Amino acid sequence: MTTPIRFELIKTCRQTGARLGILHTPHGSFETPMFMPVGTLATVKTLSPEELKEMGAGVILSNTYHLWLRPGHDIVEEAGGLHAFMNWDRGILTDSGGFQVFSLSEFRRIEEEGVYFRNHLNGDKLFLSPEKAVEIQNALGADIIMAFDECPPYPATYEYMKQSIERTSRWAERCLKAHRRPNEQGLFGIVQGGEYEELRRQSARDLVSLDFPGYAVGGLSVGEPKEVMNRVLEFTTPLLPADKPRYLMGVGSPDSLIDGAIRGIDMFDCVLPTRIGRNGTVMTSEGRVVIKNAQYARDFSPLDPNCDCYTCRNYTRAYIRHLIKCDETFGIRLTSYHNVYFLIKLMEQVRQAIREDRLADFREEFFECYGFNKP
Ligand SMILES: CC1(C)O[C@@H]2[C@@H](CO[C@@]3(CNc4nc5cc6c(=O)[nH]c(N)nc6cc5[nH]4)OC(C)(C)O[C@@H]23)O1
Repeated sequence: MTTPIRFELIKTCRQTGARLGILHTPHGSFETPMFMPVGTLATVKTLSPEELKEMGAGVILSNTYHLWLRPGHDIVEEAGGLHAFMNWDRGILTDSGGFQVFSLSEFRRIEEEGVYFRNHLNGDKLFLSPEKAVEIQNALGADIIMAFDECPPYPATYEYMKQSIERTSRWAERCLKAHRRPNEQGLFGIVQGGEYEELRRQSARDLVSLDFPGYAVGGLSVGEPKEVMNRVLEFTTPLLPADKPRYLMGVGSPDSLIDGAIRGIDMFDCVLPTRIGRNGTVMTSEGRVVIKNAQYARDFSPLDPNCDCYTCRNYTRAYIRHLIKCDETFGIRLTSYHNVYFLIKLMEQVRQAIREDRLADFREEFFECYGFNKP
């Protein structure tokens, strides 16, 4: 079988152990560590594919659960798959829907065969199984698809977590068997186990024995403290094959991206930049700016003086504050554009720091500017 996803390890940072790599996909090759903008409903909210390309986005996310409900994976398949449907010719990754069932839906019941729950839009009864989740992702046609897993709530007892990861491992095997397009779409396994080292080891062992083309670390960015996330990464990433991509799901903020890269993560995704952008909060090299604050009413400087993005080259804080206050759509386009650009450029700086074996120094400088170190 020719795997459609290949990870090329370029070098390891001598200061931190972070990896510089290239993720090869059927829709292009992209440097890692990388940030992947999230386009849940087949659009990265308010941004066009051309804008995403000009800022350097390589792989974007879409979501199985949401697209299954609207417009339906059959319509996307009829359109020729997600790349044709949304006019995006670079990489696409779809999450399997498992997490959305747990994070969005009421009244869910988990059984060996799958999960019974209700459609969060109209209350209809629904059922998702490993086989159904892979069938939907095969129809959507993303380059990378995710195994159907259970992401238990945080915190969860050791006993619950042990039952859960053993079922998630059985589900992962069922996903591999159900996968109809292994030569075109790389199926990634998702390691679970919460904050329990023994369970993370067991989950990783099970999944690595199934030889996936890539692995995600799931069950994080679900409300746990950052120290817990960092500790879990410290004992989980070394369990994963060094020649395969490692994807930390749902992360994240600038500090978490840097700390995740230092702990051996290659791929990140998060709704953060577009989600906070829509309420007028922007990430800048000097920390977060809440643009609606009155202090910016007569501030004719760019959102971020150190940013060269379209928003920062052409518009002022005063103007963007005005648009956001007036609910003008152009306002959230400008903030979303800047925030996605900011994280994509942050990862470029991280990759450059790895090339120069100085990612720990870069972390120090960035945290100082951004204000993470300040009490
Ligand atoms: C950080 C931020 C802003 O991201 C928001 C909100 C709450 O956290 C997020 C992001 N965290 C997140 N952890 C995940 C874990 C898994 C997982 O274990 N399995 C599978 N299949 N998919 C996952 C997707 C994940 N997303 O999750 C939702 C609820 C999607 O909104 C996101 O806070």
